[in-house]
Amino acid sequence: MKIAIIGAGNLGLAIAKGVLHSNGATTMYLTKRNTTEIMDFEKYGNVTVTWDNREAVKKSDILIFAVQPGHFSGILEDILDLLTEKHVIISTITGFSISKIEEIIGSDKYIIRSMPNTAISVGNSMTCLCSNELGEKRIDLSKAIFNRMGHTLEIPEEQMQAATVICASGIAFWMRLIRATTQGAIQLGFDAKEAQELAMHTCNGAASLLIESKSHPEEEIDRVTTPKGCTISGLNEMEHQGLSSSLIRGIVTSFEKISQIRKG
Ligand SMILES: NC(=O)C1=CN([C@@H]2O[C@H](COP(=O)(O)OP(=O)(O)OC[C@H]3O[C@@H](n4cnc5c(N)ncnc54)[C@H](O)[C@@H]3O)[C@@H](O)[C@H]2O)C=CC1
Ligand SMILES: O=C(O)[C@@H]1CCC=N1
Repeated sequence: MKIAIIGAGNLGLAIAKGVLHSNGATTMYLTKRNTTEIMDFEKYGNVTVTWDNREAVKKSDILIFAVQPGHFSGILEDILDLLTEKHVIISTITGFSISKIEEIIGSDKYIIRSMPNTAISVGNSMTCLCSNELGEKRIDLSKAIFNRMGHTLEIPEEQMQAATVICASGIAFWMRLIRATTQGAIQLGFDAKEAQELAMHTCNGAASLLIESKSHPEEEIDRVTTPKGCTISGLNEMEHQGLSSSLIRGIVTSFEKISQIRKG
């Protein structure tokens, strides 16, 4: 697999780490306008770091774009004449529709939209995928690439905006919940390091319970909330303070913000 990551910023580098972590590429190009900070990646023998997107495109088959939405059109226009039937174009760009990509490079290309998250760097991303009509022929290949770095779900393109909030922004939302739990644990007497250890492993355990037992969160909550006990007292107070409501409102606000980004 010859992979190019065009735009080696926060997400692009997370994908690069995931690819390295999973031995997922025979060669990998990482591009960025100023490459100084990421030259270290060349210590992995099969990685080339360059500012030259055209070179990366020529030498690769799988092109993963991870640039800011405002830069994407210009970059596609710049590499358009180099695209051949060997290329699979994978966009992670928020709010940038397949039809907009097709307007620039044509519908006769394999186009995939993917929405991973930064946990891809440790092989644990939730990645949603969809494709253009021709790209359906490469969706299994694309799923295989991302399955090596976590879990995938193919969805209709209309759901991509929602998937961006839940899966990609979701990392930040869960981090804040873990951080708040850590602050609570410190207040209760743990030192900061132990507090975070307790918070993150408990979070991991909660997610694992659902993933492995396939149960509903409320079923698991029922198993924890002893009648008249401390858990239900805390949980009810959190809900009086608007925990679920504030999460849902935050999610909807993020979703609406993407609509503004799409309008440019
Ligand atoms: N950060 C995240 O967790 C996620 C980001 N995304 C999407 O991924 C894209 C990138 O987001 P971030 O990584 O956060 O942004 P970023 O700003 O950290 O990375 C973008 C990178 O593109 C590089 N770049 C700019 N012009 C370029 C060019 N002409 N050629 C090559 N590289 C160029 C920049 O130097 C920068 O390193 C955005 O469209 C975002 O919506 C999607 C899911 C998650
Ligand atoms: O905040 C953003 O706009 C991007 C998309 C999802 C995660 N980061």
